[in-house]
Amino acid sequence: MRIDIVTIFPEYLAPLDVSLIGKAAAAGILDIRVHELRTWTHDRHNTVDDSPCGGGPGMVMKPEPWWEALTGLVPPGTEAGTRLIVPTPSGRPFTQRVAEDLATASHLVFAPARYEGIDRRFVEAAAERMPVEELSIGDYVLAGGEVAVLVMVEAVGRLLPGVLGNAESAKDDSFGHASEGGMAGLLEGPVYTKPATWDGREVPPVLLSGNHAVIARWRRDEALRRTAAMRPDLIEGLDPDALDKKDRAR
Ligand SMILES: CC(C)N1CCN(Cc2ccc(Cn3ccc4ccc(-c5n[nH]c(N)c5C#N)cc43)cc2)CC1
Repeated sequence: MRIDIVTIFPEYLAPLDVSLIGKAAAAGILDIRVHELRTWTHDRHNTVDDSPCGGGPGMVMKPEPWWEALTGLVPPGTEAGTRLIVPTPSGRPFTQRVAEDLATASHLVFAPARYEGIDRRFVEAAAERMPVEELSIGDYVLAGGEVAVLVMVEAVGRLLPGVLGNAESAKDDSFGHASEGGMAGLLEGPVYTKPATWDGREVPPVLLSGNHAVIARWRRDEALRRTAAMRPDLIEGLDPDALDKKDRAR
């Protein structure tokens, strides 16, 4: 998957060079390219913003540099397989299901804005050339879209074949599709490691029993318990078929 990110703060995307996503890029699974928006300005001050039409606080990002950037990165006639992602507080919620959908694309272009956002005409013009997703990562206000791009690239990238090792498969992700017997659709329960006793607190003996069936049942019970406590909305949304007979008996 090729990922292009256009921003006035390229350094904000440095975390994509490390860890999981950095390794995927080094392995060639991801081709991540970060671009400075001002590359596509032509005035002495490399202007990317102007005052809002109709008045109001702040500044609005001009459509021209964004349009030139998009056209330069996705020349007319080469849009097949490309989707434009615009992070915005007024966007559709970015969820695991959206991440799974975006993971099917061959090319994602991210347009993280600053100020009050981008002139609406950019999104309208882009939507005539390729699918445009206006997405929000949550109900809180950020100062720009770069943090959202970091979130989305990690959530999408980890779903691509070869990015997660077999041991860390995404198949049982929380928020993923609930599947019979799997943990998908539920929150993770508690996790433990050595020592068996720490601070006078013991690891639940079942986890030291070696009985994998009993351990799996215990983990599912704990996941259900935590989900019911922290996110009852997810329980309501579970596909009834994803709950096995013992779950229903709880
Ligand atoms: C009346 C007047 C004082 N109000 C002023 C605040 N306006 C809303 C407003 C608020 C902040 C920003 C800053 N910003 C610029 C680009 C950008 C991209 C994403 C996000 C963003 N925030 N939260 C998320 N979950 C996001 C995502 N994804 C924020 C961004 C832009 C716009 C509403 C009008």
